Amino acid sequence: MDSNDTDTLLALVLSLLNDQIFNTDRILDALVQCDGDAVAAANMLNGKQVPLDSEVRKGKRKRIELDSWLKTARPNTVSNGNSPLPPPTATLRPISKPGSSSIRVKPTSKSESKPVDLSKVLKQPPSMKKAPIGLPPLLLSSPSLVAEYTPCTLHLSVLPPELACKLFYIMVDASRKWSRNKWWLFDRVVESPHRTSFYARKHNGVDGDETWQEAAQYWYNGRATETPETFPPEMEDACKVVEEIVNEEMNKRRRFKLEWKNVVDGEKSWRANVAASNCYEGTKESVGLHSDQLTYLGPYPTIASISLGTRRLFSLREVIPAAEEGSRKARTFNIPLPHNSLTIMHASCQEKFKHSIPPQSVIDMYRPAFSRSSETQIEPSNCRINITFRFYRPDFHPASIPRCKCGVPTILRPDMRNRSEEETDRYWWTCYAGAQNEGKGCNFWKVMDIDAEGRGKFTATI
Ligand SMILES: O=C(O)CCC(=O)C(=O)O
Ligand SMILES: [Fe+2]
Repeated sequence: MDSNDTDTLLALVLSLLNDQIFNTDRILDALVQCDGDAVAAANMLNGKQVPLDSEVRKGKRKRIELDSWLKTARPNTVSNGNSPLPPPTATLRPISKPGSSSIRVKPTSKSESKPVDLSKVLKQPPSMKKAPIGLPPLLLSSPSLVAEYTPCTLHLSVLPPELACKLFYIMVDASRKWSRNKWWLFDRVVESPHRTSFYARKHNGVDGDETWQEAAQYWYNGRATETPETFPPEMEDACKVVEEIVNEEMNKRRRFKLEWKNVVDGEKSWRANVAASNCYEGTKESVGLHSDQLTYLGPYPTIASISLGTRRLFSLREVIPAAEEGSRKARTFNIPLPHNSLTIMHASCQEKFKHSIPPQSVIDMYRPAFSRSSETQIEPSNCRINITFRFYRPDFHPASIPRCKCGVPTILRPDMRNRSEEETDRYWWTCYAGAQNEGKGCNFWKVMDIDAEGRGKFTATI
């Protein structure tokens, strides 16, 4: 989970805006384009660095510097689509000094002797792209729609019904002791609008208590914690079912270069070794738009998320690469997650999409199919429990995580906006000390070099 809670970020951007009024979608767009950086998003909206699409929408198309265009214009120039200048619309060549509005250029064709007015030629250059049209949110109400539009799959009624119900009760009871994540954002402490907890799966023969302790600490945004609890037996049972489904799905999918390779008897084999659990009570509890930190997961993780209790919407929104911003807009996909469903965020989801559980104006009460015991009545609940099963990679072991100048483990993030075709090219390690240290961190920033750091190419079995 990410500390950049969207509601907080929205409030922060609003506080930094000049007098203009923007709707929430526009601010979210700016935040997504600035990868969650509130100051950069506010600057962008305040006009310090306005992207082409919003300029066009506001009718403030960037003025073309005639002078510079004329200097660079060459006969038969072909546009690559990235140039801020329009390509010549005909084989034009300037014959007089630019600078006045009545510049004339002479066509190269000898048959046409009458000069044409350059401003007319420039009026609608064909390469000047129209603003991409924003599409309304799409409700993906079936597993096939989810698979078609997103890098996720949805699986319904996955656990034996009694196990799903029992696990719901156990986690709701446990959640009374869970905490709300707290962290520093600039100069203030913010708190996530839901409760969360971190579990380690014991006896996997790989890691000791201290390892899990550090990993758990960073689930809580760097706050020191006790060694996390181990999976309760019902969570262990659920995990086994989830692993089977995940492996079946993974065997149908392509692999990514930087993905962790775990092959058992020639088959891809995914295992969970930790789980994070969240409880959302009522309509308002939520988690803002984020992508999961990759610090211990490494690139291209597969994350399997069980939903229990009240149905909530899971929202996904792509981060459009900078190079494609002029041609397409991000769309929000909303997936209703009923009780006892499994959502798998497959490899590339954290690199391409952000996800959230938005607040809702209404929710249905969940009516458990079984009572807690023979003496108790069935009681409807307004809680949703989520358990995300994750695999913390041995080649991203806590001891191997770079420390920043504050001496604190850094966090790993993908360069979402500059990814190319299928694979994200770059990940970076950044200081995260500020989340707990009154907002004060260092400016440590380092591109991950997977080979130099001795990671990857890892084939292991657990
Ligand atoms: O509750 C959910 O389904 C999502 C939780 C989540 O995004 C997270 O824990 O990182
Ligand atoms: Fe998440």
